[in-house]
Amino acid sequence: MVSMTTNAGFRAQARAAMAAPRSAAVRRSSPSLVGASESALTTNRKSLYNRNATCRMIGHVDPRPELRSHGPVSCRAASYDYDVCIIGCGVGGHGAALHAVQQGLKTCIIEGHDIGGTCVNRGCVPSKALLAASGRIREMQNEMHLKAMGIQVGSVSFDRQGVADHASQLASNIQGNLKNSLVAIGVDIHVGMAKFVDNHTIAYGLPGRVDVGGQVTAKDVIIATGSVPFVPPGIKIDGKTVFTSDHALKLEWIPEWVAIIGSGYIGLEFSDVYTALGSEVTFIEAVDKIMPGFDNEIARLAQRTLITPRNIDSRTGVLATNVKQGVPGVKPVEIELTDFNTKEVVDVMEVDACLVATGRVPFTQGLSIDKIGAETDRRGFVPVTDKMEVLGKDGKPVPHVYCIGDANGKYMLAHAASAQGISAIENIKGRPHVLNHNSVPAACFTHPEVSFVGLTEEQAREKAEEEKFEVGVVKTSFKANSKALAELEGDGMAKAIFRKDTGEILGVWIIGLHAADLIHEASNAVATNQTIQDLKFNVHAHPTLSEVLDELFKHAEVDPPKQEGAKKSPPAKSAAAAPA
Ligand SMILES: Cc1cc2nc3c(=O)[nH]c(=O)nc-3n(C[C@H](O)[C@H](O)[C@H](O)COP(=O)(O)OP(=O)(O)OC[C@H]3O[C@@H](n4cnc5c(N)ncnc54)[C@H](O)[C@@H]3O)c2cc1C
Ligand SMILES: NC(=O)c1ccc[n+]([C@@H]2O[C@H](COP(=O)([O-])OP(=O)(O)OC[C@H]3O[C@@H](n4cnc5c(N)ncnc54)[C@H](O)[C@@H]3O)[C@@H](O)[C@H]2O)c1
Repeated sequence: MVSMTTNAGFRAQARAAMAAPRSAAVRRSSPSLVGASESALTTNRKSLYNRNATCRMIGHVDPRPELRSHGPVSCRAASYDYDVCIIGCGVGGHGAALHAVQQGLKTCIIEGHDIGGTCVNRGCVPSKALLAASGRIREMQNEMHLKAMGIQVGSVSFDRQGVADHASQLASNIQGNLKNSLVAIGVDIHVGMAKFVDNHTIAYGLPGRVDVGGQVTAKDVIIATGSVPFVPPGIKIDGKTVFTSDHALKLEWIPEWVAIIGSGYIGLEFSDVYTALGSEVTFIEAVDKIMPGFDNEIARLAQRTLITPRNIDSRTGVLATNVKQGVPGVKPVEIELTDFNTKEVVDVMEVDACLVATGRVPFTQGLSIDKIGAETDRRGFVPVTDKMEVLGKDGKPVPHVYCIGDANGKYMLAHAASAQGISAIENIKGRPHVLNHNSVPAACFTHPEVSFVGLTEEQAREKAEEEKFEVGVVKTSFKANSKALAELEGDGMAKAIFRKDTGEILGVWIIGLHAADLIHEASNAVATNQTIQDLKFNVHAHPTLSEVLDELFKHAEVDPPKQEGAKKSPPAKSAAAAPA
């Protein structure tokens, strides 16, 4: 049955405030490339014209025989322009480049759009700026909270454009810093979309720009081409009434009622921003609960602090199957909802705007990885080994080609991308290295924040069932923490999940003030193979929020060692980000 949910809050005034839409397609073909190094471009045009049929050296011969002895696919000559060529200059490519130079490798980056990639320009950085500003507004509007500390404020107002400018200026500053940090250490930045000619040869250029482009050779190549928003079929983005995070970050208007499709990281963070700025939010989530990736208990608490008290409702177990854009001031956005299980259309909602936050897909098309004997999976991710080596169609690593960051889909986070970049360089240097993804922390920067490392309690119990061990769970509350109470921020908890027999930390979850900063004690412990017993002896300054974790670890009870005299049981499985 199809019913119609009418949007009472649909206002012509709000729509009229919208700025002109900007097409997502423009971004990919924009010739205005920040970070383009003219000298680098010149060098590479030369390299293109001077290159002969084998592999011509351009200003660099590696003196090490081991680096000259390979190259069966492309280069019979014994030298390359670079030791390492990195395709894509997001945080992954940047992290890899810094480590490569530190390891003495002559390095270049080829970037097709903008230095800094998603994180700096359309992701972490501008979103955190919006969250910082809107969080401050929320706090200053919370009269009860302030009054409890003896503070009174007059009416609080904000300037939408000012908030938007804070985000765009921050992105631009950090982009500049990133570019300077590469230039300062001698990384050549070439401009253009890159594609493989063979394992050691990369061609690059921009559509419609004969003056831009060239070809470089490198002993090793790292793919770091990142991702773009995933838009489900049936949804048409106009960048104005129906948009992705790429557009939402510009904060061109503040819709009165916004439907957010997807209650993952992007959905949650934008619900925090929009509700602080006065919007009403409706989540549309395919799974039968919102925040499906969270530990159940943390999700329940998040519901109590981040959802229930706010102007947010949700439709779960439904897919947004068709979204029709609105016409500003004339007609609302229409969203067709289909039951996830029965596949029947159950409702059509009308809202002012719709943010599509349904995940991201790798940006790997156009790379011609077939030229190196590899292919992407059906979603477009580049398959890799634990050492970030690209896997060929034959199931074996393709010599000298690595893939890091969102493009390989292992863990789509900025710091994971850059850690994978460092790991790839270690492997290139001949020091086998495997990054332990279980030690990579994650955080959702809502107010309050949610952070975690490792497994949910549910996942840990499943693992325990399979591997026959007992799970221990300890919890502490922010309500018992002096610093949190001084801030009147007692809503929050930390939870550790561990093996009772060994003390191995399986997962730690925190919801509460500065949870994103607090998680690192736990994630670093996992990375360095410390058990929960080891952490009990760490000392924390008083009064600090870090004592929430101190309390947590001190509460954990691990089985006594089975053998007389044994000091502690080692973790069941090596968890370190350590040599393979
Ligand atoms: C709204 C939002 C908020 C986010 N917030 C956070 C957060 O708070 N914390 C966090 O950890 N993560 C966050 N993320 C995720 C994070 O941005 C990504 O995980 C991260 O940017 C991935 O880095 P990357 O280097 O793999 O790819 P990208 O940053 O996507 O960079 C890839 C680069 O490669 C270039 N490129 C692509 N193809 C080619 C080619 N053929 N030739 C040359 N260049 C090419 C692209 O132009 C791009 O610049 C957020 C994402 C979004 C969308
Ligand atoms: N703080 C952070 O670290 C941060 C912030 C933002 C984004 N990110 C990264 O960006 C990536 C993308 O984030 P995201 O929130 O878009 O993805 P996500 O995968 O976290 O969440 C997407 C949600 O959309 C739902 N969904 C998918 N299709 C749907 C449909 N047709 N109808 C209804 N629901 C649907 C899914 O069930 C899921 O819950 C993530 O991988 C994340 O790692 C990280």
